[in-house]
This record gives sequence, C-alpha cells and structure tokens, in this order.
Amino acid sequence: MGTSSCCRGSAQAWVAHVALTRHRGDQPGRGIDPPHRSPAPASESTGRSPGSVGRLRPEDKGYLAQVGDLEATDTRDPMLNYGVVVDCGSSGSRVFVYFWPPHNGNPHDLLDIKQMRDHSSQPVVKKIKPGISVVAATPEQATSYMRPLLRFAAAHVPAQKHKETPLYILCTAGMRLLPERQQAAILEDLVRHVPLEFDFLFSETHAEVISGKQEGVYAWIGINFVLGRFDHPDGGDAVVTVAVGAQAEAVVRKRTVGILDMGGASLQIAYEVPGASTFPSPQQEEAAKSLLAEFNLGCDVQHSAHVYRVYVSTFLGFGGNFARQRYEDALLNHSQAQHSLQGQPAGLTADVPMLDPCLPVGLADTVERGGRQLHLRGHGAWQACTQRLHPLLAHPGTNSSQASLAGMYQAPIDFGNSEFYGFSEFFYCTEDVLRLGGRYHTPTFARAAQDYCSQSWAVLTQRFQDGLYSSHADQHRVKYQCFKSAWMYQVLHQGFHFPLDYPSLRTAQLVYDREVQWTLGAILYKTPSLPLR
Ligand SMILES: Nc1nc2c(ncn2[C@@H]2O[C@H](COP(=O)(O)OP(=O)(O)OP(=O)(O)O)[C@@H](O)[C@H]2O)c(=O)[nH]1
Repeated sequence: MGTSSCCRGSAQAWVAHVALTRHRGDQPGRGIDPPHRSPAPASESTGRSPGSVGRLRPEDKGYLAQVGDLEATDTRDPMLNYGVVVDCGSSGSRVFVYFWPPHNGNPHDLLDIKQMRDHSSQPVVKKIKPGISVVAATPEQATSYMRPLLRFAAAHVPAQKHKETPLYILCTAGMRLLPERQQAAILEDLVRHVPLEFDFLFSETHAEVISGKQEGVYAWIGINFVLGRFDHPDGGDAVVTVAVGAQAEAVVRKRTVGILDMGGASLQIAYEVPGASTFPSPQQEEAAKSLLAEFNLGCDVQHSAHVYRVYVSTFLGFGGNFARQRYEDALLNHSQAQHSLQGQPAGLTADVPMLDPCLPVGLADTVERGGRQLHLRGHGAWQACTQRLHPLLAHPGTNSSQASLAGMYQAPIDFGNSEFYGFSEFFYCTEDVLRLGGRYHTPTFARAAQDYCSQSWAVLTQRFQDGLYSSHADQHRVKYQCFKSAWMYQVLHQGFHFPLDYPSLRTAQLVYDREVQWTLGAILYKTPSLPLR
C-alpha cells in the first residue's frame, strides 16, 4: 500500500482505529492489473490463466513499488512485524503469514501490511485438507491437525520474532455447522496445547469461530485496502457521495467495491450502502439493521470521513459443496417419495440410475446417506440443472435458523455505479477449468459452462489427465464443475438479482499479485495498534 491522505490532523495511523460496530443479529486473483490503484475498466481485461491475468504494466506509475511487493521478504530486517492467520474452512485449513514495517508516524500514510514471500519470492501460504471438523469427534487431536500449518509458519517467521507475532486461528462455516460443545472442545485443545509447542503471541481470544458477518466484513476490508479504496480520491477515480456518521454530513469519496465470497459451506455478500435507506415498516427496518455493519476506518472517532456502512449478509449452507449436499438430499427424498408411489424408481440400483442434469454426461456417482444409496448418472444439461437448483435458493435446509437467500432483505445495489469482486468459488468456478477468471461476462460464462456440462465424462477425464486445466483443479473440481457453475449462476442472478448484462463483476484470487482472502482484512482489523506500540 502506498501513501494516502487518509487521515488529516491526527497523530495516529489509519489502521489503529478500525472499530467494527456489531449490530444485533451478529453471531477475497489471479486477475487484477496492478496500480496505480485504478484497475482498468472492466471491459479491458479478461484473464485466461493464473499467470496472465495479473499483468504488470511498466507504464504504471506504481510499477516499481509493486515490483518491491513481489520480492522475498527480508527476514534479516529487525524492524519488520509479522502476523499469522489460520483460516479453518469447511473444506480445508490454510495458514497465511503477513508482515509490515513499522508505521512511519505520518498520519497520512496507511499501515503497509503485505503477505510474506519466501526466499524464492513465493507467497508464504500452506493449505491442508480436509477441514478441521474432521476432528469433531476427537477434539484432543485438534493441535495435531494444526501442527503442519503452524510448523510451516514458525519456519518462516524469524525465530526471534515469534514471541511478538500474533497468531489467530479463525474458523468459518465448517465449524459453525458443528454443535457448540464440539466447537468449544476443539478451541480448548488449541488454546491449551498450541502455546506449549509454539512461541507465537496466542491466547484464548485468538482462537475463535467467526460469524459469517465478520467473514464478510473482513473480506470487504481486505479487498478495498488492497485496491486503495480507503484513500482520498485523485482526479479520475470513481466516487460516491456518502452520508453516514453521527452528523450525517455528505462526503464525496472513492467508490468502494463489493464482495461476493462463496466457500465450501457458506456464502457472503458485502457492499457499501452510501445513502440512508427507507423502510416500509419498523420491523423491516429492524431486520435490515442487523445486516448493516458500521465502522470507522478514520483516524479518530470524531472523524466521520471514513465511517463506512456496509451491508453484509451470510448464508450458511449456500457454499458450493454444501449446496451440492442439499441438492443430493433433495434427490434422495424425491427418489424415496417415488419409491412409495411407483415401487421401483430410478436410482435404487446402479443398473437403473437416476439421471442428474448437473453432472457431466456419463459420469456415474453414488450418494450415500444414513444407510440409503442413490445411483446417479450425469446427463449434462446445464439449463435443466439451473432450473433444478432454483428451489435451493429458497430452502436452506431443515435447520430453520439458516437464512434463505430468497426471502432475505437486500440493500439496493446501484448496478449502474458499482463494482464487485467474486472470490473463492466465484473464482474457481470461472477459472479452474473454464479459464474465464477475471471479468465476468454472463453469456460467455453460460456458454462455456453449458459446453463443459455436455461433454462426456471420458473426454473431461482425459483433458484433466492431459493437464489442460488449471494446476489447482483437482478431480473434485472436474466432477462438480457443472453443478457448481450452475449454482454460482443461480446465486448471482436469481439470488442476488445481478442483471445478466452487469459489466462490473470480476472474479479474482490475486489482486495486484496479492492473494486477497478475508484473512487480510482480519489481520488489519485485529492488529490495530500493535505496530505502533
Ligand atoms: N482451485 C482451487 N480450489 C480451491 C482452493 N482452495 C479451496 N478450493 C476448493 O474450493 C472449494 C471451496 O473452498 P474454500 O473457498 O477454501 O472454502 P472454505 O473456506 O473451505 O469454506 P467455508 O468454510 O464455507 O468458508 C472447495 O471445494 C475447495 O476444495 C484453491 O486455492 N484453488
């Protein structure tokens, strides 16, 4: 992050004052051109491969600064601070190591937090599968599960810095789905045993199951920080007029970007709501307020120039893998209902499988739940698949506390003056096999997704074996790509009502060559004053 006139007239740094107000109900590619902080208009760049999507342009003013970003982190520099965040997701856990130089004391400069790079200039990140909920029944193994990630981080952060390096272990939807007793037992094992083996700054409050709302806000802070959207506008920046804060004075500032983040189990959307909203009833107003997070990123609480009001909504059960499970449950129930009516419906034996439009042509799959089996055979019909998924937007499952995407209050989005980034499944679904990561163009995506579904499984397997897909694509991706692309499409257009011709959505994983994950927003939020001590 470069300099910015974020704060004026205060001796404190911007990030020291992140204060997230949690309302009642509380419980980020490869892809983006580098600076100078103004990404090319959406129509300019469409990435086709992880490497090509985030190009450096020497003509950019910030080129040299960005090259610095890609260098190996100088671990001999005693002034650098480090922070470690473990993201425990439903499908796996990953550790990210961040670092930042001391704040220079200039109130106009942002704190410069970056992802650490190793001797080969590779980002310091390690991922393991499956998710931490694998130890739900044996919580005493939680620390063993975590050990490879922590050892990896410990090997990268200079030993003399461990004691002052905060470690956060933050769990998302996979853990949220476990009973509280199991969540507590896992966290307790970590809190008790991690400090015995590792010297990181780590205490009870550093291991938690974060709410979907927090996850959404962290993702929103992370991407807007990387894009420099908290800076004051220069000529040429897209701006919005905002009325927030106690005085509700209108300010003109840089337009922030919204985020769509679909994990394995949950889905988040977050975007700034610049104007005051009106509601038809006090009840609706109350419900809507629980979906608004207001926080001050300014230099002091009196400063309202950097008060942000962000709509953030989370949907447990709407992540790509969980949605597939809910879909399969529906197929099983359907098959059972047919059974009682007809005697021998399709799906009970491998000889007479049930046809699944959401699997590629000819792929045979068997679903097992509670002793019941359902034999499926793909017939790759993308349109039919999207139609089948439509009811899943409304019915989150048997747990009534889970939100339905269909009935949820959604703050208005100005589709004519907004920009969105889609992370995780939004990126993987568009990039891994379709190679359409970057600018999202509905007809191109729909055509490619449809083509993929209608291919025979034998052809897709061959392509996978020939290494034609992204190096990140695994067999699971190849198998469920048809389903996931249809689900992503439905969530975006039917669930969140993005117009089919919306021009300003990008899917991304790296932005300015930084992996943008919600973990970046979390470290920004959680280490407010540490570097200034
Ligand atoms: N291509 C690719 N796929 C990934 C990567 N990381 C995870 N996936 C897959 O994407 C799906 C969603 O994973 P994530 O986005 O990591 O979600 P999660 O954190 O496990 O899920 P939540 O707990 O809901 O947040 C899973 O099926 C993963 O196997 C990655 O780096 N590249």
